[in-house]
Amino acid sequence: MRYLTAGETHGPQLTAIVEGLPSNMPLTGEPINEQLARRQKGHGRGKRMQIEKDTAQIVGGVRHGKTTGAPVALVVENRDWKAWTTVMSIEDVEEGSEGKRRVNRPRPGHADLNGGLKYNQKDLRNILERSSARETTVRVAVGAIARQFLAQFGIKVAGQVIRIGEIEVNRQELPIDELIRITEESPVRVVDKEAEERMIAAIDQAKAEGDTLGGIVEVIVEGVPVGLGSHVQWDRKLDGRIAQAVVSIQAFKGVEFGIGFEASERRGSKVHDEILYNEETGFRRGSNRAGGFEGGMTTGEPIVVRGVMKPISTLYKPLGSVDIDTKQPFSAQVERSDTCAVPAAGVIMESVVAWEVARAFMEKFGGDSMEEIRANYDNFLAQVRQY
Ligand SMILES: Cc1cc2nc3c(=O)[nH]c(=O)nc-3n(C[C@H](O)[C@H](O)[C@H](O)COP(=O)(O)O)c2cc1C
Ligand SMILES: C=C(O[C@@H]1CC(C(=O)O)=C[C@@H](OP(=O)(O)O)[C@H]1O)C(=O)O
Repeated sequence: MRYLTAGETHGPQLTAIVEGLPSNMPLTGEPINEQLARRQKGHGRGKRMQIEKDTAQIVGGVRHGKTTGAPVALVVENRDWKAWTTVMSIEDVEEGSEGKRRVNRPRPGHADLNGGLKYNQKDLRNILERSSARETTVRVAVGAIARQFLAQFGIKVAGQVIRIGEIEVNRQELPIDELIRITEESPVRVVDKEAEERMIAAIDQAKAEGDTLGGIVEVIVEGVPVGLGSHVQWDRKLDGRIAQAVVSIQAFKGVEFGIGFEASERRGSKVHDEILYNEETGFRRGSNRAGGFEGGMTTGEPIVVRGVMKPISTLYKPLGSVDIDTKQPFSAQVERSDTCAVPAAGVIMESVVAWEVARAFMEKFGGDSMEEIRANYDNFLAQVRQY
């Protein structure tokens, strides 16, 4: 399975084409729109999220609520496009022209300067239009399809914010449905109410000071069978693929599985998960410090993966930068922006992880219809039980 996205943040729409989905999979717009709505929430976002009301239109690959096996095409419109029609339609702009028409002042931390140099663009809008995290609307829509696929096999994906700026949550072990319910009610997607209050205050304070905040998000996938991914080739290791998908999210700079970086401080005896067996459950682990992976393959324990998001780079009190026309330093060009998008990024991370797990699932049990996949899956589970 694969997908591509296209579209600009201030253009008419974002588009995704998803190739390789099996036929006879139930697929409707409603669960996709639920995920899109989740992505729009979260304390700390800017004015843009009040303008948009993201909904996906399925424009190919589905009939009567089920996939046909043809590519699924999705479209999400940008409501804000109306306000940008003129700006986006300007083709030739003179070097040195100021204002909204042209962006000539690159923001440290964004893609502006690298992209301008690489693609030889003197209007940095031609870079920021595509580097913008607006693109993640359709990635979340694609992830929602992956979730619908995984749900057919009892696999659930959830996420929570672990840190915003200096504030970390007090961790609690919760059943996945409980985790989903509580985090949905929280404006910063945490379970810990005390941390929630302090996070909201920290975001408000950063905003008042013209600054921004990043954080850490954790995603959990429950119900995965043993043996997704493979040890035999570097690009088949599923933990590696998930890491790539997570770091591909705008502003994500790090990833860890299970106890992650903490493993460097511990002895092996306090890192590895003991192997247990009983007739009823088969092979199990005594703990899940590995976060669900050994040798690039799932162990059958939940996948636990965390991603680090840096603070938003557009600052109302900007850092030093250089005008690409005059080559002179400048001190201010303020674009509308978010202060903190970690809660929204959590939904994006859930989506890209769901996609990678669904893709690996299809590689292992793949067939052209859901019936064929189900038979392959059941067959493998029987084989594992008899092992
Ligand atoms: C949900 C979300 C919202 C974002 N909002 C903004 C924003 O309002 N302003 C901004 O400068 N960057 C924002 N970013 C981050 C930039 O898109 C990102 O830093 C930029 O594309 C450069 O890529 P890099 O940080 O991965 O190197 C956002 C990222 C995410 C995931
Ligand atoms: C539009 C979204 O996020 C945008 C991501 C973004 C960036 O630079 O990444 C910059 C902002 O865009 P604008 O300049 O239009 O306000 C965010 O609002 C979205 O998440 O749907």
